[in-house]
Amino acid sequence: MTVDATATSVSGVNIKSSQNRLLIKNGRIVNDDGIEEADVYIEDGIIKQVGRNLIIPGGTRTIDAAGKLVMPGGIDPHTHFELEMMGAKTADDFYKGTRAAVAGGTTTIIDFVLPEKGQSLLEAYANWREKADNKVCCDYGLHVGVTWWSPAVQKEMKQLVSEQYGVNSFKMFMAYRNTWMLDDYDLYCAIETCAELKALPQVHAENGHIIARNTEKLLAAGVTRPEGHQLSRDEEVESEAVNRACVIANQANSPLYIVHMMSKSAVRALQLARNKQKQPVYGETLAATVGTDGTHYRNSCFRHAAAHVLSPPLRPDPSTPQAMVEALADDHLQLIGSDNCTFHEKDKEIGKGNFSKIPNGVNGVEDRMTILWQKGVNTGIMDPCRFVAVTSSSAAKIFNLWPQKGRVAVNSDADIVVWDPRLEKTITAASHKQAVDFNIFEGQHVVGGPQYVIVNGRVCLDDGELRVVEGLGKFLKTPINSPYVYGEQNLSHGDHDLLEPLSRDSPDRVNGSSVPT
Ligand SMILES: C[C@@H](CNC(N)=O)C(=O)O
Ligand SMILES: [Zn+2]
Ligand SMILES: [Zn+2]
Ligand SMILES: [Zn+2]
Repeated sequence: MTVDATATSVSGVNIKSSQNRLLIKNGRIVNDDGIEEADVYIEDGIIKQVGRNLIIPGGTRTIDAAGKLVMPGGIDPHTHFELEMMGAKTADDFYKGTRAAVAGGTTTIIDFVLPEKGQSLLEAYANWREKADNKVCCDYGLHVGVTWWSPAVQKEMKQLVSEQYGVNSFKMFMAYRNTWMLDDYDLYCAIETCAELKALPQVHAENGHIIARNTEKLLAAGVTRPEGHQLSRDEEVESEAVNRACVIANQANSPLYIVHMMSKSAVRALQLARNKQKQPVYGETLAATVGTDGTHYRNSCFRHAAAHVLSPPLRPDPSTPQAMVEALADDHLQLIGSDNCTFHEKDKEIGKGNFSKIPNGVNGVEDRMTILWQKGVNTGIMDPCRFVAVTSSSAAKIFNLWPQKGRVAVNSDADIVVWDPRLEKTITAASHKQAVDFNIFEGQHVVGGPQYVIVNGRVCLDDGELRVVEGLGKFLKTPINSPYVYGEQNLSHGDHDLLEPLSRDSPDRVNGSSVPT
């Protein structure tokens, strides 16, 4: 078990006992539905009191959060640690990846079990649990990929949504034609099965057949460098699939979650669908999409260009990053993940001479929150409450972890970020906590970041000092039938009014805060 040098002790018990009472004073609590000036008292990993003039037992550590924001720990619904794909293994494992997540203010991640075609989903699930359980520094959940279809797959999906396994979402690929892609018939069956199980279907929305033919033509024409990746799958190849997935979900009377939406065209297709579908459709974008763009594919340095290769690709349209931030602010997109799927230079070089062989994926798990704060809040495009929604609360609601996760409130887990809006840094690979040897946000100066990060009541980022403990995180079972997806009931929440479920017709947000101060 690896422990940061400055941790107080190696034995879990000592660490927990020395950390189990904590008071966060003088801060401004920011939840997705409001801001309040109040103190937070934590004991044994749970928020026990929120308010002023709290009665606190002796021996309680106090963090002074004056001038800072006290937010729910970030939830990253899209990571790939220790994934093997395209002949390589990701650089960030479950220890380094979750350590970097905590360093950036994220205290829950949801990773993807991706079975090979023909492989048992249960077997793949067991492999992922084996990889993650003893390494994670924060709590984690799992989505499961449906990368092939048969009655046996359907049967295993039914097992995976049981309390024993705790899975409530499945990802289907409309691209990766030779490895994970399903045709429309099988995709329809898989989405139908998700709806029957009250689980959430997710799709990777690109047209894999168009990509395959474009790739053949580009390579035949001698286009082999990373820009070929972007040329093989431009925006309409994504938005066509967004539309098709929404139609299939509508035919199946199913909700839908579209992962890593990368373009304005895709957002337009999603908006059309959200306005007419019988069931909710959710759109996710990425730190990469708001923090950089597709102009890097033409960089003369192969390492630089290849580092930006992910699917769907970053777009060359320079207005995309801000448009995606505005879409998040206006609830035309619902949340932001990282899709952290990092490969060292030696692995990206598998694609030297043939762009279609470059392992797909970028970094983002560490910088997701600071990048969005910089691009969204510092610019005035979104207010802090919406920032909390898209980086934490909405994922908690959609994946049915709310209000255990995604909220600073009594009885919620003590996963909390003390956010310093004046904390400045320049992002570099040399200084980031991730294992990977490149950072697509290299050189970006950001203002605003985590000063303290508390994971289940333990101070894991302590005034900038990283003090995570490998294996301290636990597996989170995500129950089916989320009230915010299947809408069977509104969860009342203590002293708050009935919370509106995340709904596809939530009024477009007018820029600026509609939050009671
Ligand atoms: C497998 C994974 C790879 N990352 C990426 N988006 O290129 C994904 O498609 O989400
Ligand atoms: Zn994908
Ligand atoms: Zn370079
Ligand atoms: Zn992914």
